[in-house]
This record gives sequence, C-alpha cells and structure tokens, in this order.
Amino acid sequence: MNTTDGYDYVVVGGGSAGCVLAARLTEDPDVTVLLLEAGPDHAGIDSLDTPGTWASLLGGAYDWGYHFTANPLLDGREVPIPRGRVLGGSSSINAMLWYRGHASDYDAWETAGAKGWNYASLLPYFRRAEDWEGGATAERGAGGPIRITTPPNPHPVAAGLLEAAAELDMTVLDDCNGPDIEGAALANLNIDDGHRGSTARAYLDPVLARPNLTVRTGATVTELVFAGTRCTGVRYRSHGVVEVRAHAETLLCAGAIASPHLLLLAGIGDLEHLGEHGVTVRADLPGVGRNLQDHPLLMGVNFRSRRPLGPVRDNGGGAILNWRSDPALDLPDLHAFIVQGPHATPEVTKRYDVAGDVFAISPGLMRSRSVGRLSLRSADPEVAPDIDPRYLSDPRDLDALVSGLDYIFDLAGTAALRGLIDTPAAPDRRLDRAEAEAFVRASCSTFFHVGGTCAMGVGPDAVVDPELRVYGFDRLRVVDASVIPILPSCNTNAPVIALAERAAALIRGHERTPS
Ligand SMILES: Cc1cc2nc3c(=O)[nH]c(=O)nc-3n(C[C@H](O)[C@H](O)[C@H](O)COP(=O)(O)OP(=O)(O)OC[C@H]3O[C@@H](n4cnc5c(N)ncnc54)[C@H](O)[C@@H]3O)c2cc1C
Repeated sequence: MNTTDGYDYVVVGGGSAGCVLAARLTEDPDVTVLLLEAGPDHAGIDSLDTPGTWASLLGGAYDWGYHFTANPLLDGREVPIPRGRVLGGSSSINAMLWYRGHASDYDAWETAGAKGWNYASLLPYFRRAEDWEGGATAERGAGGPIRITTPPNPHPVAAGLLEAAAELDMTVLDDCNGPDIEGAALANLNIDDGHRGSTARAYLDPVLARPNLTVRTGATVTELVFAGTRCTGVRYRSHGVVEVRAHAETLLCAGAIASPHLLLLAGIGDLEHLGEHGVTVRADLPGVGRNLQDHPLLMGVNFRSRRPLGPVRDNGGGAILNWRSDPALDLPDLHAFIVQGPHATPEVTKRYDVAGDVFAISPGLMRSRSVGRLSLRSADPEVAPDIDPRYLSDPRDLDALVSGLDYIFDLAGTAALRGLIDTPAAPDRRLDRAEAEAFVRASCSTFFHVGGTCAMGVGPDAVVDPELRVYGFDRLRVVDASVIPILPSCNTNAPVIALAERAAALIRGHERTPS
C-alpha cells in the first residue's frame, strides 16, 4: 500500500456537494484539499455537456447502476436508481431542473432537530450559488457559479402545459423559485448557453489551477481510517491501494447511497445489523441508512401528438406544475413536468404503444410519506448495499399518485392540450380507480431524489449533529444529500448545493450554529 502525504481536508466524492466544498474551502490559500472521485473527469465528454440528451446517460458509463430492492407493491419491480459516477456526480447526469421548493420545507429541518437549518439560514447560500438570468432580488442570486435560465423558446408542449393549467384556473407563476409555488411555471434550468451547469463545470473547473487543490479521478474510497474515535483519513483504490491522511477533517460527500455505505463498512451503524455481516462495531449509531426518502415519480402519462414533435429543446422538458392531491392540504404535494417524448417504464412500454411522436406529463409525489432504509448486503465494499425506499408502503402515497394521474387527464381535456393531443397513448384512456392503481404500480419510478440516510438532528436516529459532524467521532463530517432530515418538496440538486455552501461556511468558521 502507498501512503501519501496528507492534506488538511480530504473530500470523498466529487459530486454536487463535493465540488462545492472543494471550491469554497480552497478559497483560503493556506488550506489544502484533496478531492477524491471514483469516476472519470467530466471534461470533453459531449454527452454530459449536452442538455437535451441527459436521459440517454442513465444506465451508462457514468452511472453507478444501482437498483432499488424488488418492491412487491410495484409488481415486484427493481426500479433502477441512477447516481452519477463522474466529476460533478449526479449533477453531471441529472435533468438540470433548478427548483428550491417552499420555505417551510427547510423550516421543517429545524423543527426536526437540525438546529440552525431553516429557510432564512439557507437563503443566502441559495442566492450565493445562483447566477439567475433575472438578476438579483431578495429571493434570487446573481453572479454566483451556477447560471440559471428559463427556456428561451419553450417547446410547444411546454407552452401547452402552461396554457392548460391556466384554463383550469391554476396560477401561472412568473418564477417557480419565488415565495409562491402553487401553479404552473416555465422551468428554471442550470443550463448555461446550451451547456449543462454541473458543479464540476460551475464550481470546480474555474479553480482547478489553485495550488492548494488536488483532484484525483478514478479514485474509489474503500475505507475510512481511524485512530480511536478520530478519523485520520481514508484508503482509496487507484492503481493499487493508497492511504491518505486528513490533518483537519475527512468530509464524506459520496451521496446518499455511498456515504452511509462507507459508514456501515467502517462499523458505524446499527449494532445488530453490523453483527449480521461480521462487521466489527465501531459505534452503535442506528440511524445510519435509516430514514431513506425519495420522491416517487410516475413514468409518465403519455399522449400521441397531433403534429411531429421536432427536435428536443432545453432539457427535454421546459415546464412544471405544482398542485395539491387533496384540497385540505396546506401546500402542493404533486409536481409534474412535461417530457418532449415518450416516458414509460419497460412494463408500460410492453403493454401500450408509445413509439413515434408521443409526449408525456409525468407527475411525482413531493411529500411522500413512505420511508425506507439502506442496509448492507455484504461487508465487501464492492457489493452494492440493499436500497429500499419502500415506495407506496404508506397507502396515502398511492391515493395521492392516483389523484395525480387523474388530474393529468383533466389537463389533457383543456382546449390548449386538445389542440396538441391526438389521443392518449399510455394509459390509452382515463382509468377507473382499480385500473389507475394498477397503472401506478406499473409506472412508479424514481424522481432521483434519494436522501436522508445520515440525517442531521438530535434524536437517537440522528447520524450527524447540526454542524454535520458524525456523532461520536472527531474530524469526520457528512456533507451531501444523506444529511437532509426531511426531503424538501422539490428536486434536490439546488438544496444540496445550498447545504454544501453553508457547510463550507461552517467548516471555515464563517457561520455558527446558534447555541
Ligand atoms: C438521473 C438524475 C436526474 C436528476 N434530476 C435532477 C434535477 O433535474 N434537478 C435536481 O435538482 N436534482 C436532480 N437529481 C438529483 C440531484 O442531482 C442529486 O440529489 C444531487 O446531485 C445529489 O448530490 P450529492 O452531492 O449528494 O451526491 P452526488 O452528486 O451523487 O455525488 C456523489 C459523488 O461521490 C462519488 N462517489 C461515490 N462513492 C465514492 C467512493 N467510494 N469514492 C470516491 N467517490 C465516490 C460519486 O461518483 C459522485 O461523484 C437527479 C439525479 C439523477 C441521478
């Protein structure tokens, strides 16, 4: 084994959060940072850079290729759960929607025990990250690393969704990232002049020349190294095994699947579970891997277009919609986006014809109540963990998705969409309750928003404290989607980036958790 000299900070994983930390921490020229990324560099790879073809990346060379556990409530299907395996991580393969949800989503973190984490404390970091085309306002930022734009020339189906929503008396929002979120809006996209704005491109590329930053790609961390309760660094695989020391801290940014996996492999987790796999227990921290949350997404409600759809624009979507599955709810729980092409699981594709000029409206549940778990299958780091979001295990989630499916047919019945739709394609008509349930089970997939597996908080299931330090250990933090205690009602890239911005400020001592 090689042992290299140390760095002040070793960042494990160059994804959404890891690139932010590497860039912000090295603003201090006296601090050295090593960023370790298992995947390759993103530079020069056209398929990552081109916004319209992101869906073709799924299951490919830059995806870890995980699957959720077979779910009997989804007809036994093992839903794929893509995660980026390349510099930029999931932000290099994602759909580029920049949506921050509602202020109360973040206030709920503090209520859940994550002291100091609320909308007011995160807003400066959302603003700091943004370069919003509309310029700076009280809510939006300008001049930050991530360029945020709306579709300059929305695809006709995106424009049609906005008109359809207006016909149903929904608000058409000027800005989906303003204080009001209910209604339809043009999407905000992290697309900069036709290029994907991943964190690798926006945060890391501009600072690569800093002498205090070292980036190693093709470097898979297999082990955390400890001296007692102090994390002293990591071992990683890259043409042999290398051990590297972190003089100040090891920062786990490997994402909501790999970060808890590395903790479990290090013997940090539920005592009994670790014992079942012969892992020597370092700390009984039962919350590791628990509290796994994701937003279920129906892939999708498909319609045959009256006219050829033409080339894909923007990210292949362009408009979004938020509404309530039940008028008694305070806030929207359903969120849909338009797809400028077919959007269906293999099972749905087998049953219905979605070939040709077919577009989709895909509804997801942004306040899913089902909570799952990540656990070890083996003590071998090469064996992927068991990842189970337990979709639909709370029956209210099924009700909400059935309601969402039905509402898409209300939209399809508007004059605006009737002008675009020849006929429903999948399903091929509005369904009754039993049929709709069956369609939900066959079409339910992931919105790609896995989080919560190393939740911050104070209770017995909390894994990190509100400064993101792993309970019971020195010099070890988790900074990525894992620490989110309750998923916000939105896509998760912007929240993770704001979280990492705030974490960088905490680590640098520029921000304090209130006592
Ligand atoms: C297909 C897809 C579409 C999505 N669409 C959107 C969207 O449109 N809008 C949105 O807001 N969100 C979207 N998301 C979600 C969002 O991108 C993620 O929530 C966010 O990127 C998570 O950031 P992270 O830093 O927690 O993890 P990641 O960005 O996944 O970063 C983890 C990094 O760690 C690396 N890594 C893992 N294990 C190791 C190891 N052992 N050693 C070294 N490196 C390791 C990985 O390769 C990766 O680079 C999407 C996600 C996917 C996958």
